[in-house]
Amino acid sequence: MALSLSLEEGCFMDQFGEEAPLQVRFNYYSPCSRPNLVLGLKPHADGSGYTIILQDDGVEGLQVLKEGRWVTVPSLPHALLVVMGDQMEIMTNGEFKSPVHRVLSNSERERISIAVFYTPEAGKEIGPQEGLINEDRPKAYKNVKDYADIHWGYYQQGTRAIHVAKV
Ligand SMILES: O=C(O)CCC(=O)C(=O)O
Ligand SMILES: [Fe+2]
Repeated sequence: MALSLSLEEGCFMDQFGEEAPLQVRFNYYSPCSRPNLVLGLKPHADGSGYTIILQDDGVEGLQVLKEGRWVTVPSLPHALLVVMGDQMEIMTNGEFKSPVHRVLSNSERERISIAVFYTPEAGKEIGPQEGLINEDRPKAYKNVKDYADIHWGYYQQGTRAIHVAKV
């Protein structure tokens, strides 16, 4: 990711820190008789650095909000999906976006997914990489620490936390 932005390899890893935790969530979505009324997972953006998702083979449901429209993410066998979280949006000064996503429910089939959240070390300050700040793209995000905790507070209320980090 760093190389794709012409940055020094490992610069994001340095921001995550050597003790950066990986947390796993197993999601189970039972079949739902009224899928048009009930979501599997409400719209949210992840508060992680980034998230790696293994989707159920053959049962779609994950959707990403793109230009105001919900787009279904195909479930490909053996594929891992990498979703940017708010903290990569901050570290890349907005070059990478943390997408709002949700999960639909399914009237016939259960669905399982495994999400691995990679988050900067507790207490470690992160911020936009120097190499991504210039006159054309001034610093758009403040340096923050323990952003994931701030994120959860807003998540409970069904809103995003990213505005807290915006300059
Ligand atoms: O079930 C999925 O495919 C996505 C899960 C998700 O977005 C999450 O756990 O934050
Ligand atoms: Fe998510």
